[in-house]
Amino acid sequence: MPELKSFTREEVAKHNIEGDCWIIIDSEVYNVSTFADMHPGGAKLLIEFGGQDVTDDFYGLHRQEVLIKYAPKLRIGTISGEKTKVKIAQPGDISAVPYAEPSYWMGFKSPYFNDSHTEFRKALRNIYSGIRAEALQCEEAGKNPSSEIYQFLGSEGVLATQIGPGPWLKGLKLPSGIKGEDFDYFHELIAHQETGRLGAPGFADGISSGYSIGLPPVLNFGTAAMKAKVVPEVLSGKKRICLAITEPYTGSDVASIRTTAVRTADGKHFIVNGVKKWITNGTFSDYFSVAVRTEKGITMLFIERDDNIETKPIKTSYSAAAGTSYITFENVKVPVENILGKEGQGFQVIMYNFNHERWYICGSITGGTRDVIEDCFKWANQRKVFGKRLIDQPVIRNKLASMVSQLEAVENWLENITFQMCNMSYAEQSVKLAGPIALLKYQCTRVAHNVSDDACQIFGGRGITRTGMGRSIEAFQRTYKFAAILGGSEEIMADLGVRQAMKQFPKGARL
Ligand code: HEM
Repeated sequence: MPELKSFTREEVAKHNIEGDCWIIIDSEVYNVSTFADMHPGGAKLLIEFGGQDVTDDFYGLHRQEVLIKYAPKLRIGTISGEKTKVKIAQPGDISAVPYAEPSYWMGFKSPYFNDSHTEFRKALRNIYSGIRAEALQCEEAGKNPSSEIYQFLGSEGVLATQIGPGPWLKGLKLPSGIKGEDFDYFHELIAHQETGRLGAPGFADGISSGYSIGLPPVLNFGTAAMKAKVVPEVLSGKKRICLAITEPYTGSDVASIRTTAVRTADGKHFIVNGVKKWITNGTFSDYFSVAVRTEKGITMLFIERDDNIETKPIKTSYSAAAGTSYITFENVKVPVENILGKEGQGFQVIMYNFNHERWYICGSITGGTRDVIEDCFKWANQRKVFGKRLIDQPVIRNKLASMVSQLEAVENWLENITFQMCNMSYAEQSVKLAGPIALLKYQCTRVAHNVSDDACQIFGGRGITRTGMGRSIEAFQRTYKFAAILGGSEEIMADLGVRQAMKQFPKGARL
């Protein structure tokens, strides 16, 4: 890194030609003489601005991460007697931008959160900051998260934070050092929100969406031997597991699956044949929790990868980093001890985790939505058009008002539901929460839809460009629909919510 010196503005102004070009950004001096030829925005532009203070122009065209990346190579000094005004975000920072955080982190009182949640959020955000560059690269290149990243997240305890509180957390190292027994659903909510804020949706699914739904059937219905082997392997990041239910013929209609499992003559194995589609993390999973049809009906099986299982990538609208796959099982031999729960009762196993899955989707999509809103506030504040900032235009303020009020409404409902989960037995949750969680998921993804649309209008062309200022907005638009379909489509969620409510309709009630 060049040694930092102190310069006057007059001195900097002299370096304004090709081959000797300095600029000032936020009272710091950058020597862009050799960088100019590599500048993606063009060399001429930089030279034209040589010797000048380009702070506003720079922030009107670049994300702060550009400066963070290039400063170590290009920054040569500071302007004497001046102090920087722009805050450079540090890993783990809680943002002070309006509505960039849930209200507790914006200074509101909360009956739900305490310091342990704040420490946990900061620690997790810090860990994610460290892998963001690689996450964005994987997202763009469609590369699966590496086993090094997986094992790093396992060793930091991040993987263990997305499958709910439970005895499996005891003794594990978790982010911020929180003890497994103190970990509650509010910590888990934070984990899903922070993963949703990574800004790399395909990669985020690559590191979370397989095991967080694939492991619970093993946790809750596997044999003791299976759990003792598989759970530590998966939570440490050494092995990967996914949930394989959906088929080309059937999406939300689980009862129609066609994959078969036929017992061998000696009764010791099943032979599995069939195909599964849209299986997140399937391309790189070692283990599969699979819904099959046996002579007794729908059954869940734990299956280890072998040569008779083929997993092909599906090109989705987000990134191949999620490992979304088309899976073919051809005469796969599976020991009967690998039944999860009871034969013929696979539907109960599938249903057991559905509320949790839908709730966690609400967490990750509200995290992503909030990230979009933060970018919109920052952009509206720094972008100047027609001689004023975007935020000075009433039409832009109106869009922000609409976005914020919709997100805050679902966030508050989400916190309320999370509180119920912390305080209800599993049986009580099943009766009381299935409907509200379904309606909440429906509303969270409707809000994401509206926010995505408004954000794109605020960012204009940048909102449909994969790199640069609007990259998160562009990525969100391509990917929020995943949340609106996975775990039960919006239509099914809305319908389920009302049907569940009608189960409790008092017989004597009349208008
Ligand atoms: C330290 C100084 C600078 C560095 C390291 C830098 C770096 C970059 C990088 C990496 C990009 C492409 C990334 C992206 O898409 O956001 C870019 C784009 C661009 N830069 Fe710079 N830049 C600097 C200064 C400037 C200045 C002073 C101007 C002119 C006022 C400028 C104008 C542009 C333009 C017009 C683009 C294209 C933006 C777009 O596609 O919307 N840059 N710059």
